[in-house]
Amino acid sequence: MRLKGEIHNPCCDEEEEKVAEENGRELNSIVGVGISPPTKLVVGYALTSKKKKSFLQPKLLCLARNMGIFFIAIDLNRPLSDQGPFDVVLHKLAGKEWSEIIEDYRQKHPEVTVLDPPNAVQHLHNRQSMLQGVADLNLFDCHGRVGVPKQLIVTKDPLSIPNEVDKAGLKLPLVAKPLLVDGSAKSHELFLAYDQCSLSELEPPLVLQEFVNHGGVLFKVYIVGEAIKVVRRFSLPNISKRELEKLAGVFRFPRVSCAAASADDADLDPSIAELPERPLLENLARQLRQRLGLRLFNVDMIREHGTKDVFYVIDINYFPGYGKMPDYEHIFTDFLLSLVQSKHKKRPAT
Ligand SMILES: Nc1ncnc2c1ncn2[C@@H]1O[C@H](COP(=O)(O)OP(=O)(O)OP(=O)(O)O)[C@@H](O)[C@H]1O
Ligand SMILES: O=P(O)(O)O[C@H]1[C@H](OP(=O)(O)O)[C@@H](OP(=O)(O)O)[C@@H](O)[C@@H](O)[C@@H]1OP(=O)(O)O
Ligand SMILES: [Mg+2]
Ligand SMILES: [Mg+2]
Repeated sequence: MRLKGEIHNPCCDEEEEKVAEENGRELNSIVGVGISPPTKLVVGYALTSKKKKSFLQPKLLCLARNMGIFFIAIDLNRPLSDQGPFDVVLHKLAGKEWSEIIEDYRQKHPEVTVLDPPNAVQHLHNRQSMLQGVADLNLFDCHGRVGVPKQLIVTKDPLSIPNEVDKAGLKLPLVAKPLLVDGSAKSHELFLAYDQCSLSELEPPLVLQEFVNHGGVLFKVYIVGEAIKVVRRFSLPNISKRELEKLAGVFRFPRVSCAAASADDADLDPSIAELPERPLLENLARQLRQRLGLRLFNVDMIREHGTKDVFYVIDINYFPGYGKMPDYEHIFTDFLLSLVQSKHKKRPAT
């Protein structure tokens, strides 16, 4: 699936922006000289500069280009419909204005695959709707149980939190997470609360979630269309009863599991490190894909310490840090190509 003769192997150590721009120029010149369109795939992207840097790495751009996939930056200062034509639009930008633009484009251009539909993405911007329904998934396949930690949503009056927590029967310690996830650093500012009184120091709107001991290892399950990749990351250590009795207050904690350092090669207790069984992950991914209407996301899963197969989903992220996923460039290019193939299959034969 190569662009006939016109594209030579790019220099892979080029700055990714330059490669992307060059891709654009080269594509225009091919179209310009009227060569019959080979199998090519044009992917318009609207990403933050942070995401561009982590995702559009030269190794992805090189591989993609060799396969006839071109990444073209969407110009946010020009109407989207005047740009392209695109086969696929890849986006992750914050704000209502962008959501409206992309939804309008999606409706006017049903021939373009928009990854992913903004209303589906929106669902993950609230930590309550994000996990809604996860506990109801049909995972009765005896490879494990998947639930959500017991949680409470607090939208106002911090002084009432201790009482609300008591009424809801939530057990300490609790993880306090901002209810809304908008990509800002603030929405990733998490706290551990060790005693009930201190809970009134927190700032709603919040989700208060029971802390589940999981041996300090978390499973990040990356989903790219039909593909699934699971990695281990370091996470918060267990909190013992004794520790809980000794400690009081609310403490902010760092984004430990987001660090690029993988726990895959660490010397870990096998009962903690053992990955969830493949059929369980496949079942979970398939059902979440359908339920959420998303193709690009990851799921943070923990195993309850001392159990073999009791898992909790604690977080779901749209278009996560794929740059940290091993082999992401092959997985992603295969996924993009599969989109064209399935489109061709759907077209009636002429
Ligand atoms: N209920 C819980 N029990 C135990 N640890 C938890 C729980 N919830 C969160 N954590 C720990 O806190 C980390 C951050 O929580 P979470 O993933 O919900 O936040 P986030 O800001 O959405 O993170 P991300 O950077 O993955 O988007 C987790 O990776 C895990 O280490
Ligand atoms: O920064 P990274 O590339 O690592 O990606 C992180 C991503 O940030 P970005 O989309 O701004 O890049 C985060 O998105 P927002 O919630 O902040 O929107 C969230 O999805 C994290 O879970 C990702 O880390 P991962 O969990 O995959 O390790
Ligand atoms: Mg997370
Ligand atoms: Mg998250």
